[in-house]
Amino acid sequence: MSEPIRVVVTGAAGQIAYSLLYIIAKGDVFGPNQPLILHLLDIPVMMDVLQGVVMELADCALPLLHEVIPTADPAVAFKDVFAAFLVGAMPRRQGMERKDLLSANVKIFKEQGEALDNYARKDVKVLVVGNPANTNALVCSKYAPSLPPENFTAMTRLDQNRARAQIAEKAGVPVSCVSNLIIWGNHSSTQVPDASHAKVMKNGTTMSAADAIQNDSWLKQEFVETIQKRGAAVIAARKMSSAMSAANAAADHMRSWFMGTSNDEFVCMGVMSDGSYGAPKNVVYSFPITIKNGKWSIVQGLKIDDFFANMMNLTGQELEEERKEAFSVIQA
Ligand SMILES: NC(=O)c1ccc[n+]([C@@H]2O[C@H](COP(=O)([O-])OP(=O)(O)OC[C@H]3O[C@@H](n4cnc5c(N)ncnc54)[C@H](O)[C@@H]3O)[C@@H](O)[C@H]2O)c1
Ligand SMILES: O=C(O)C[C@H](O)C(=O)O
Repeated sequence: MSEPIRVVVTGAAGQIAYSLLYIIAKGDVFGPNQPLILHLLDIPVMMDVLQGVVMELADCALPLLHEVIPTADPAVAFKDVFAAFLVGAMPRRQGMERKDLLSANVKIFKEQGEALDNYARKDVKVLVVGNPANTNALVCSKYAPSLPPENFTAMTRLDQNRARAQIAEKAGVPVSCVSNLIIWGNHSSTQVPDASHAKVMKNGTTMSAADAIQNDSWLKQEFVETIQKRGAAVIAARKMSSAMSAANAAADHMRSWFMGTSNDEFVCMGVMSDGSYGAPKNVVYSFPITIKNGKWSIVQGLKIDDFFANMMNLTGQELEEERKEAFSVIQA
């Protein structure tokens, strides 16, 4: 068995972390042969609650979990970490857009970027979950100048999983028969859920989602809106934002990054844009991604029709606006 790796989860006393910590600690992200030391960061007022989480992790008696370090000190939390799940941030309430959280949350990601820069391993893999996730990831990267920008990613895997589930239901197949859904752009209501390149295995044959579903207007309207508004629908029903599915998606994202993607599979992640597909540069934009040996690449050469190209421009513009607002909040 290999040496333990250090993994930090921020917002460790919160609702996403409550599901995520168990998934990580039992080996479902870094594999069944990888021991772990979990660093749990939350704010000072949450330390008593965090002790309860520490007790529960101990009571799970998980063989891979070698040590748990609860702390409110970023210097301790980020020391020598191999992977960072940045979950800790305020969630939105009903009626808010995720970008309404910018002023409350963006400074957290500035401070944590600085802490990662000072204390983490230089190859640390950072996943930002806290909203607005894309712009928080951008800020975090900018405040960690000694770390390569490709170490910073934002979570759109929840949107991709949602899209996959909706396509599977409409096509009447199990979710395992659906792959390669794309989420372009921002994890916001301007995101672009695109099933044009999805593959569906139906009646023993692999076909496009369009052939499997045979309803183009559903694919361009109801499907798109359902995914764009799914987070808000969960909040309206639960009176709290998604947690179990968010934790599952965070685990999926980091597992794909650590283990790689299979041959013709791609996954979606918010990554530093290089301008592919006409996206603005210097924003964290969600693209289809393949991963090999821990390095991600944007899938190139996919054909985009005008309908999706227009939407992709709009979500890119929103990210540029968020970037401007984020840095003015930090500098204020
Ligand atoms: N990207 C996505 O797909 C996605 C999905 C679901 C939720 N989210 C976002 O994830 C975030 C967390 O959601 P939640 O439901 O777990 O919220 P929560 O309120 O249950 O937990 C957040 C935790 O973060 C802690 N925290 C606040 N500031 C911190 C700091 N500076 N350092 C460390 N911890 C800090 C809080 O004390 C709290 O324990 C929210 O911003 C939410 O909108 C994103
Ligand atoms: O919608 C939210 O605010 C939470 C999260 O981003 C989600 O998509 O469920």
